[in-house]
Amino acid sequence: MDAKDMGSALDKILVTEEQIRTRTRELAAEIDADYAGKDLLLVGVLKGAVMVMADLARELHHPCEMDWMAVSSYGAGTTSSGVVRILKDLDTDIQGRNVLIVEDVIDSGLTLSWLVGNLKSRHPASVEICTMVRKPMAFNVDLDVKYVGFDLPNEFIVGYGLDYAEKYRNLPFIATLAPHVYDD
Ligand SMILES: O=P(O)(O)OC[C@H]1O[C@H](OP(=O)(O)OP(=O)(O)O)[C@H](O)[C@@H]1O
Ligand code: HPA
Ligand SMILES: [Mg+2]
Repeated sequence: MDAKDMGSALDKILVTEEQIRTRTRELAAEIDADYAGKDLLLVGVLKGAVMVMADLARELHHPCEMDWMAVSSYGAGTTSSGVVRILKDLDTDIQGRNVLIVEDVIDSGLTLSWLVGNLKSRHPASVEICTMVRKPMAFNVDLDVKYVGFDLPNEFIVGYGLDYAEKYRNLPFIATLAPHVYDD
C-alpha cells in the first residue's frame, strides 16, 4: 500500500518503510548482543505492536519466545484516558524470565508505566522495553526505555500498527493524518 491508496487521508510520512526496516535490523542486532546466552521472552502489546513484533522477531538471531498482552487506554480517541484495562493477559508465567516488552509507541507513557509495574510484580529476572516510536511526553514519566526506533514529535501518528479508530494499522510506514480526517 502506498500513500496514494489512502487518498487524501494522510498528511505526511514521518518514517518510511525502508527506515523502519533499517532501524529494526539495528535494534535486533543490539538485542541479540545484549541477550547472548540468556533466555528471552518477547511480550507484544496488542494490537499496536503486531507489526513491530513480527518484523523484529524475524530479524533476531537469538532464540526467543513470544507472548501477548492486550491492554487498552485509548479507545477510539486520540488521547490516553490513563485508565489501563487488561483485555488479555499473558499465557506464560514470567517468573525468572527475561522479558522484553515490544511496543509500537510510547506517548504519555501511562500504558507502559502501568504495564512494567504489573509485570515486575510477577518476579521476572528482568523487564526491558523496545518501542518503535517514542514521543516527547514519555520523558515526563519514570520509564527506562532500552530500545527506541525513532523519537518523533508530539503529533498523532498512524501506520505500522498504529491506528486512528482502528484504521490505518496496515500502512507499512508511519504518517500523520490530514486534519479533516478527525472531523469526518
Ligand atoms: O504511552 P501511552 O500514552 O499510554 O500510549 C501508548 C499506547 O497506546 C496505544 O495502544 P491503545 O491503547 O490505543 O491500543 P491498541 O494498541 O489496540 O491501538 C499504543 O499501542 C500503546 O500501547
Ligand atoms: O500517535 C498515536 N497514534 C496512534 N495510537 C496512539 N496511541 C498513543 N499515541 C498514539
Ligand atoms: Mg490504539
